[in-house]
Amino acid sequence: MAYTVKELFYTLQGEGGQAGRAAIFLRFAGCNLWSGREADRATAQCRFCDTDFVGGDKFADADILAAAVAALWPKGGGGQPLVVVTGGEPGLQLDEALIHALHRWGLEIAVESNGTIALPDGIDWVCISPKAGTDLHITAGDEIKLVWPQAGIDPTSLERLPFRHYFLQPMDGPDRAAHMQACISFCLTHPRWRLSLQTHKILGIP
Ligand SMILES: C[S@@+](CC[C@H](N)C(=O)[O-])C[C@H]1O[C@@H](n2cnc3c(N)ncnc32)[C@H](O)[C@@H]1O
Ligand SMILES: Nc1nc2[nH]cc(C(=O)O)c2c(=O)[nH]1
Ligand code: SF4
Ligand SMILES: [Mg+2]
Repeated sequence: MAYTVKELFYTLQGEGGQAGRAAIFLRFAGCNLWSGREADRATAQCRFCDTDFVGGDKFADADILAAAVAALWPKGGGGQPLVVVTGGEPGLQLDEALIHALHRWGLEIAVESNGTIALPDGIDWVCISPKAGTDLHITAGDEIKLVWPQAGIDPTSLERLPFRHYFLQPMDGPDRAAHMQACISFCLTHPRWRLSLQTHKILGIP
């Protein structure tokens, strides 16, 4: 199948349990919770998105896309090559053919998803970031990364789900400073939760 990709880039994973690790980012176009148009933001199911996922380029099949991803890993640098598949919502396009093609290049595969759409088998690191008012279909994985505060979600209600790590990530936007303080207070009073900062924004890297 063909894939629509907003961007491919090599940087450090900025968020969550793998923050600081070099990774290739594969950002798919499109999301099921927002059109990506500012005119629709106020009525979207997810209204705080910090990402442009509209448009992009077509890749005709999984082998062509996987080769383009793998080409971004530095030659001879060592380490385990990692691709972070994100978007937009990667669950709309990521399929087993692409998982297999990326694995054939020796890539470890991490995914950032809103958890509302089934994901294919074979992903090495599943990060789910629940959105208020949506149905969570993926209820297990490696990390929950809840953007917070989010009206309508109580983090403790997610603790029953079998994830290896529980992160709160301050919601970026005009109230970022207050959101940061709320997350700090929450983590101090609920030590199962850890703070995830968007370190790439602090560092000024993609
Ligand atoms: C752009 S989303 C793409 C992946 C997927 N659609 C999702 O929502 O998980 C990547 C990550 O950024 C987080 N994110 C989006 N907007 C944010 C904001 N304003 N502040 C903090 N994190 C945000 C999402 O919750 C998700 O964990
Ligand atoms: N450096 C960096 N780390 C990230 N982790 C998750 C991101 C995303 O947009 O999904 C992201 C991103 O956009 N940049
Ligand atoms: S679900 Fe993810 S990509 Fe879609 S609008 Fe929300 S944060 Fe953005
Ligand atoms: Mg981002």
